[in-house]
Amino acid sequence: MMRSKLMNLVPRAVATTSRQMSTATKLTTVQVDDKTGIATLTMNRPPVNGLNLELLRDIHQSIEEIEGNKSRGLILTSSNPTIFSAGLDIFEMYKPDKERIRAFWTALQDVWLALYGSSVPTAAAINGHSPAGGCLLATSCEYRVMLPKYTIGLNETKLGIVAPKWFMSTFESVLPRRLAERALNQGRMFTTEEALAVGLVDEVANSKEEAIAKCAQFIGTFAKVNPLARALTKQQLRAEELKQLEDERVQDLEKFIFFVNQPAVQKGLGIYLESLKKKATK
Ligand SMILES: CCCC/C=C\CC(=O)SCCNC(=O)CCNC(=O)[C@H](O)C(C)(C)COP(=O)(O)OP(=O)(O)OC[C@H]1O[C@@H](n2cnc3c(N)ncnc32)[C@H](O)[C@@H]1OP(=O)(O)O
Repeated sequence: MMRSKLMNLVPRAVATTSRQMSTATKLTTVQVDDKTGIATLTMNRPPVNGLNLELLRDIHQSIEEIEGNKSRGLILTSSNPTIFSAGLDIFEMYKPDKERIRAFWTALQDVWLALYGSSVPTAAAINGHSPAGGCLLATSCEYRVMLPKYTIGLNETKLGIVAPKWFMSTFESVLPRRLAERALNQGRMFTTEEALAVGLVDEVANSKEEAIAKCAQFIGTFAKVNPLARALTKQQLRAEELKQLEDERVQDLEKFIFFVNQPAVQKGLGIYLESLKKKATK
């Protein structure tokens, strides 16, 4: 999959303005800085950037667009001032529609394969809370800059659900194995400060603009590196995890469908949704 993307790695000419590649009618926007050639992909699904089928499809399309336009890098961020992404939209999994839930999980697989396997350098400007699926997106990138006083982590066990292997491998590609295992079992959410201390994020910034600038600086460190050599190196390092999901996509989908339809899982999701609603009315 990544091999075809490598064909796009021919350096592009740089100008001095920024242009909008996607329209605002979608749940994502892509803005390319023509000075740096770096694309910023912004998630925009109020209220919390819950990853539903439509948002996942738009994220996937935007990543493909960025790959195709020979951008020099991809920065993932959110238009919400306090939330990067609340993770998977629980309504997609609670009392699910039979057809839609298959499309939903397939779209999530597509996003992960495209982002984790992206041929361009990737960074996340985490400008708010980033639980579960939000953490998956951030850890799929090569670099993370987070704003203070938010939280990030894979909290699935707290919801009574189990993160699939590829969520765990992504987490483990950033954190030491022992720490990743403990955090996954605990469903631990890290504060920005804790995340920085353990290396779950690389830097802290005081504003979204600063976070984006730091991400751009990271991407800039590859300016003098041959893009094809960099992309092939990244591809080799990530090949095992990517191949595993590519080879087992159907089984992964069936496993998810079976799991999510278990009465105990549905009950747990219902209770969790109630607790979120109660929190909102307090
Ligand atoms: C086998 C399955 C494997 C699946 C793997 C991954 C699973 C996931 O990604 S599951 C999703 C896990 N996400 C969470 O646990 C986050 C839950 N949300 C929160 O903690 C907070 O909402 C958050 C910190 C993100 C934001 O807090 P606030 O700013 O205080 O907002 P509210 O809590 O008031 O939320 C506003 C509104 O949004 C609804 N909401 C929040 N998160 C979700 C979600 N993930 N899915 C669907 N809906 C969500 C929340 O209920 C509120 O709704 P209203 O009350 O109707 O306004």
